[in-house]
Amino acid sequence: MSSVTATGVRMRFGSTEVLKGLDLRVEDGEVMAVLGPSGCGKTTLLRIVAGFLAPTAGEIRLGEAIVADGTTVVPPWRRRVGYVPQEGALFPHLDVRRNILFGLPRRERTEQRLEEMLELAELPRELAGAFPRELSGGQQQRVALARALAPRPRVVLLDEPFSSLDAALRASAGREVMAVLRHAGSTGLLVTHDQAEALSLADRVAVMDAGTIRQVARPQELYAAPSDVRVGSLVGEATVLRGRLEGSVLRSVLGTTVLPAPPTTAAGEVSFLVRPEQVRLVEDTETSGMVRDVVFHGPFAVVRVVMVDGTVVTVRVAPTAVPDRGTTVGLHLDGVAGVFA
Ligand SMILES: Nc1ncnc2c1ncn2[C@@H]1O[C@H](COP(=O)(O)OP(=O)(O)OP(=O)(O)O)[C@@H](O)[C@H]1O
Repeated sequence: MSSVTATGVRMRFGSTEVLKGLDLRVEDGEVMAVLGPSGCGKTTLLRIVAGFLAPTAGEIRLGEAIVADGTTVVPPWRRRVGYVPQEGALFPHLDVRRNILFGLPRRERTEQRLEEMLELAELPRELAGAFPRELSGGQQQRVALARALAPRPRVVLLDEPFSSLDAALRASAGREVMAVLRHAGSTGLLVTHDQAEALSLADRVAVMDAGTIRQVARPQELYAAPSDVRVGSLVGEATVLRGRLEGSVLRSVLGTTVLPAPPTTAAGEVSFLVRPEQVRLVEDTETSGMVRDVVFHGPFAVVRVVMVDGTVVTVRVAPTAVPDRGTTVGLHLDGVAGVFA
């Protein structure tokens, strides 16, 4: 296994610079998710790490070995990197056995290796002769992962591997695939634009936007304390508000809130970020607004409230306490996810 280090990586397609001096380090044995909006350059980064593209500038290391810089480009087959692509991952005309053993030298295409991989991916032995069209979406993804892991890669790259699965299957396939990666002790780099997937599956999440990495942190830390407003909005739902901060007292359209400690990052006129679960609907308060819409999710509902100044605040409420549209509700702020200058 091996770490992955990208340093100052730039990639230009014609006149467009897609990666703009990107730095990222994935530790040995760690699963890192790269989370970012569509078109921010995630797939380009994976293809550079895999060796399908040579960066315009910068350096890629796998462990200590430089595999790409201004002069060196080690070809993909010499990098020992497994790749699980977005869609059409399996060869449709090959059965599971031949899909899994595909990347191995002929002498290593043994029944023993096949069985090891089926066991690792928790696939029943009977599926060895099945064709991809006969498998569920989740099973197909596990076969794709088994195929990527069979040649004992140093690093496994996963490009939105669950995006073609339906929502219920996506969550379970994600958990299963991560369990296989961890069991194999593989270093994993998972690219996704789905924040729930990134937060729930990875050891750490790198938030990417417009060709650079904006923050790398553990999921809880990233959600609770994003480094700026943009990161906070890319990771989970958030309302951005303006307020006035004096010491630890924050005044805004949501009233006066005393923060647990005075933020060191900002004072005076500030922007701050509020998660839907940090706002409570209360009966008696001077900070009221009108319910604009309600989306019921089963275990909770999301209510959007328009304040007097036109600000729209998103609030998460219990399924038993859902207000009607058009009613006036009071809001109480319990905490913030970040205060910024
Ligand atoms: N081979 C190429 N030639 C020209 N432009 C390219 C090429 N590959 C990617 N691009 C452009 O680079 C940008 C980033 O693409 P990339 O696929 O890396 O983004 P992404 O973050 O993976 O997006 P998505 O989540 O939609 O897959 C896009 O604007 C894309 O059109």
